[in-house]
Amino acid sequence: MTESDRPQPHVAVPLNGYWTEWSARAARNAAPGWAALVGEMAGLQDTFAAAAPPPEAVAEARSLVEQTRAVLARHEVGDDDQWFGRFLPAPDRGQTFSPPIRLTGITEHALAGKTMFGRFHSGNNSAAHGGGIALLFDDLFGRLVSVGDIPPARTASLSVNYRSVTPLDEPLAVEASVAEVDGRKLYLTGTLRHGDRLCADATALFLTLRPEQIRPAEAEAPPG
Ligand SMILES: CCCCCCCC(=O)SCCNC(=O)CCNC(=O)[C@H](O)C(C)(C)COP(=O)(O)OP(=O)(O)OC[C@H]1O[C@@H](n2cnc3c(N)ncnc32)[C@H](O)[C@@H]1OP(=O)(O)O
Repeated sequence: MTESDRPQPHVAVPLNGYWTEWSARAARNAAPGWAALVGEMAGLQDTFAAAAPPPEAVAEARSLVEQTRAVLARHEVGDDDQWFGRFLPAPDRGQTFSPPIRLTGITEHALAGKTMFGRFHSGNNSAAHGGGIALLFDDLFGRLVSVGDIPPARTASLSVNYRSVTPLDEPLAVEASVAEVDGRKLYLTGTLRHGDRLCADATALFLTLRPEQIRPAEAEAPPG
């Protein structure tokens, strides 16, 4: 999957207060070019998974990756100050763990979007890995409970039904909705489709967190 194949920017995301703060903190502090670096890293994962290079190319690539790690390791920070994964308004959330999701519609209780698995998430036989699909659903549900007035919530359980093979490098449609709210319990459902074909569906229980379970974003690290 090339960079131009990746899902492009999506609808505005009306984040809840918790993610508004964490996303604003990351956006305030992130160096110019960070978003492009995330895209390069995601592209690297797919390119790496798809490559069968000769020895000299292996040696060259390894050396370049070692150099990149050394550059980034000089700037390691604690979890509060990391930027990775904190850009909730962006399709990739500023992370390379799960595939970008370009949201096409969103309300407080439902969202729809487009996504695509590249070679990095390959299981075998040109199909997406089942664990990658579970990851996609967890991320999708995580985004759903991050909008509107829903308090911060965590996955308590997640169940995935694999209905048919999920292809790689093909546009896929996702939908998720809140089926029921029972106190702190949010019962969620979601689907993953390739065209008219249902690839997988999932249900999840998310629990909104008690105040003592929430870590706010306001504690800024001292400058310098
Ligand atoms: C876009 C943003 C980024 C993407 C994020 C994606 C979301 C994630 O991946 S979150 C990370 C993965 N999840 C976790 O790490 C969660 C780990 N577990 C926990 O933190 C806790 O167990 C937690 C918060 C879920 C629940 O603990 P706690 O708040 O103490 O709840 P607890 O009092 O035990 O249970 C509350 C109710 O839920 C029920 N419950 C709890 N867990 C489950 C479960 N797995 N299945 C069914 N019911 C459950 C309890 O039975 C209880 O029911 P009732 O009130 O009727 O007696």
